Amino acid sequence: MSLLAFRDVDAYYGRAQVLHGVTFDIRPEERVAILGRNGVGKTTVVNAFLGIATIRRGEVDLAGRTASRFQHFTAARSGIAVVPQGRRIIPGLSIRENLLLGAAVGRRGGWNLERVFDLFPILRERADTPGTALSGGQQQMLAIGRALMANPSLLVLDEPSEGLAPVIVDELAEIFRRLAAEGTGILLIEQNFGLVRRVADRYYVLSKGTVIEAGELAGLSMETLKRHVAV
Ligand SMILES: Nc1ncnc2c1ncn2[C@@H]1O[C@H](COP(=O)(O)OP(=O)(O)OP(=O)(O)O)[C@@H](O)[C@H]1O
Repeated sequence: MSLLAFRDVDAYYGRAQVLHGVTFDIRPEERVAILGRNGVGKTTVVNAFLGIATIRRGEVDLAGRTASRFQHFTAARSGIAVVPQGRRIIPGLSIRENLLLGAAVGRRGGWNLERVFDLFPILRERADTPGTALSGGQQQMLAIGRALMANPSLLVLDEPSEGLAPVIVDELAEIFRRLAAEGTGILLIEQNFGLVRRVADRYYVLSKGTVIEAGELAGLSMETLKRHVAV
């Protein structure tokens, strides 16, 4: 069974086609990266299973079930939690409230406020302050904590390193490795190879809305890296 699988998916915004026959799959406890430069369609992969982009051809499996219509909560109910690009911390809500929002759309399981606070102690210290008052790195931790509150089998991270200092990216890499070691599948969408290298085992390269290469990370060539990823 796949946690998430695309088979030959074409996805559109209105009449504009962005994904062209995209196929990939992620099995339980895998750590997979989707690599590619700006504008190649990485976020559209996420938008396709969140129901934001429209799928006109192909199929998507969520937790082993083929779905054709997506609502924003379909993925969360299937055990897939997304940490969106730009974090999307809800303004006007405290850190605690942002976290509870994650639980509202998810499944029951081992993650709760206390466990997220143990993972990110800064969130406990500042639980009642607005989420948007945090630094960029702390907001990323809040976005990850919020996703974990949904008790996912697969955590989808859309450019989590964007705009963060290298020392914070190092911290995130450790966190992702820890979560993966505890059995959470990871889909890391990135152009920062430093993070990918430390987290993923397998990769897909996306270019102009198409998967042009896939394989084990250990076999990724320098040429592919230079052309499609920032090193
Ligand atoms: N909501 C939308 N409506 C219309 N077009 C969109 C929308 N979102 C993205 N696009 C277009 O789809 C294409 C792919 O964008 P996407 O965000 O998937 O790329 P990306 O690889 O994630 O890039 P980035 O790293 O810059 O986020 C771009 O040409 C973009 O302008």
